[in-house]
Amino acid sequence: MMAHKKPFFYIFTFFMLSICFVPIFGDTNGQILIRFKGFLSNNNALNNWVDESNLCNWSGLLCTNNNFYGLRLENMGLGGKIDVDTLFELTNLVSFSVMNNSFEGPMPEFKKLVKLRGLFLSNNKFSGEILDNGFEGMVNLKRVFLAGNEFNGHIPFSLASLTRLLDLDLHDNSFGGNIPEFQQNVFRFFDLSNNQLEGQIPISLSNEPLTSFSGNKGLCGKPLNPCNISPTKSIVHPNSPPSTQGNRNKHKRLLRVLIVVLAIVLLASIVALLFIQSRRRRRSVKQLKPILGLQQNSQKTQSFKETQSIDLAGDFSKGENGELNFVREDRGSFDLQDLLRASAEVLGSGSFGSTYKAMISNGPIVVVKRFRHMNNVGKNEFFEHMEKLGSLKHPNLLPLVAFYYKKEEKFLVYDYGENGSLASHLHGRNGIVLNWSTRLKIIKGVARGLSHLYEEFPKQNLPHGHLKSSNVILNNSFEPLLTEYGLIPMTNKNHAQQFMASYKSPEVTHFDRPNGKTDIWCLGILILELLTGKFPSNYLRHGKGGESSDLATWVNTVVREEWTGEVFDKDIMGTRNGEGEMLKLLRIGMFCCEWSVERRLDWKDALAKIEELKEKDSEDESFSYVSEGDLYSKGVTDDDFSFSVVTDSHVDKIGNVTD
Ligand SMILES: Nc1ncnc2c1ncn2[C@@H]1O[C@H](COP(=O)(O)OP(=O)(O)OP(=O)(O)O)[C@@H](O)[C@H]1O
Repeated sequence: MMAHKKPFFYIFTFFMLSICFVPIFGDTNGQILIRFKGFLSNNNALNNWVDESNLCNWSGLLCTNNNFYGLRLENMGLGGKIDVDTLFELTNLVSFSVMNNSFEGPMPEFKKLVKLRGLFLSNNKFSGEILDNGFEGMVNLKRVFLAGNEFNGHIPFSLASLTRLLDLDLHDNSFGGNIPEFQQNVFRFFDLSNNQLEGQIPISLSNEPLTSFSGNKGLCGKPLNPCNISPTKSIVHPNSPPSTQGNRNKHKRLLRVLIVVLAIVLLASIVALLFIQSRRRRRSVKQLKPILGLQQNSQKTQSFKETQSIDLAGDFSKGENGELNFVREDRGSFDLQDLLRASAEVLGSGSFGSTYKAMISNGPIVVVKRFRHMNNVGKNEFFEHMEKLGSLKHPNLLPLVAFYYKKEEKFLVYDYGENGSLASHLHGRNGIVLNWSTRLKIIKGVARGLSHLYEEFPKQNLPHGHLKSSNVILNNSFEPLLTEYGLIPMTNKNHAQQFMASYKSPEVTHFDRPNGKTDIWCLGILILELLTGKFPSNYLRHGKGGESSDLATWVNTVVREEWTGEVFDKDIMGTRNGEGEMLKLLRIGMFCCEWSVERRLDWKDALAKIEELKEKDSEDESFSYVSEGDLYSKGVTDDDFSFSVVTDSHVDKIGNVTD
């Protein structure tokens, strides 16, 4: 009788012992981490990995509510071995980052860590091919950052097969071959630039920005140039199964169709070219009309040169065509004729019309901006308003120099800013990287300029009305100068509703109720744009409506998740000792983008908070990239400055959740 009860007794005893003495059978997180550290070289930055009772204070550990969930071992000079088997024992590990260190060799076998949601290996010296199954089974992965390494071979299929992938950064590697079809094709961040990829970009990725693919000599197809289909060059992925006879026939048929299409396109292009040329010959006389809308004098006019240079000369000054009115006393060095004779080039074309840079001989360089959609105001009102704008003097407002009035359209003459617009630096890849200190200087200047407008137009709801990065001009020392301010009262409402930045705020988009804090919404979007480097999609001119909440929503989503550090533009991400201040600015930006107008900062508070920012964190403020919890608790000492992100109810109301 006793004998057959024995096995039950042993199993029971074993079970009880296992419960009571867990540490005998499994190490604690602290012990596992210390073992993990033992594999790392140059690990002095982890010297405080000692007292286990204080685990969440260890360098590089990410915790929420005192529970460990991730490692952020960035910028620590680490090398050696990343022992994945040890990491595997950390059952709560969902985020792993060793960005900006000195790890080398092949990518470790992270696929064992199936719970990982974020894997960040950028800016090390990892090299070699990643096996096709390198990410197999990692069904939770949302963010993969492998940029700035020496990976080669093709992009692994298991990576392309991840269904939850949101951010993928592979730029600055040597990945080759074709881009595989990605399962997930709506990315929040996607960058394959500067690799050796070739062939056609899959159609599912054609909406990604052009810059995501630049620096890959062999790539073609939307958004890059169309592919030249050559019969000898396959655009099929090299790892696709070998073609069957049926496939080959299909390709032949496709090729034939393509050749016919190409021939038609070629023929159409030749006809179009001939047509354009014949029009150009006629247009050489008309060119001035689109610029200044005046009667042309065929003898004096010239056509666009290839460089888009243009001669402004014409009979502009004829009485019936109006005259140039100077609004600043300190600008008497040129007259209308000088301006008309100046050689000019097109800077761009905005929602109102084109903008030209005019180089007056023996005079200044000025910018002439054409304004249509201002024909609902009377002449006197327009003149008075221009006088007022011309009288504004502030180091962060681009001076209005003169204006030209015609009923149908107006031209405003501004000073020229040597460094173009903030937008061109943030999104144009012109080679100049704006570091944190420059960005801070810019946002401080923007806030000061905007505040001056609030002071000068105390009764107006929208003293700027069109604050966005292309209307922040940078002078030779990158001091920002606001332009296109104070134009709302002159602008036809319908046009303003469609195109002007302030009309993209939630209160105007949904309730048509601009208020004294609406320009602050635009300031908030500008701050988020400056910090994230992301282009707010409402800037695109795709017709009526369109909110500017996309960027604010995205930032909120990222903050709501654990990886606040990812929010920052990669060009300022490596900033040392400034992260705390960057985070403070992020908070200010989010606070300016409060949907609830009551909770949104007003201009005085926004200015005061921005003025307090410093380039470097103060010494007593230790900081590492933070979780949402940290965002609430760190970096800001003023308790009154309580912070709230866009709430779910706000988001639901608009139905605009991005994640
Ligand atoms: N004063 C200036 N100095 C130097 N560059 C300028 C100046 N004003 C405008 N630009 C450049 O000209 C480009 C075109 O300006 P424009 O105002 O026509 O377009 P926009 O700002 O994109 O649109 P919008 O008409 O909605 O303001 C800008 O992106 C900017 O780079």
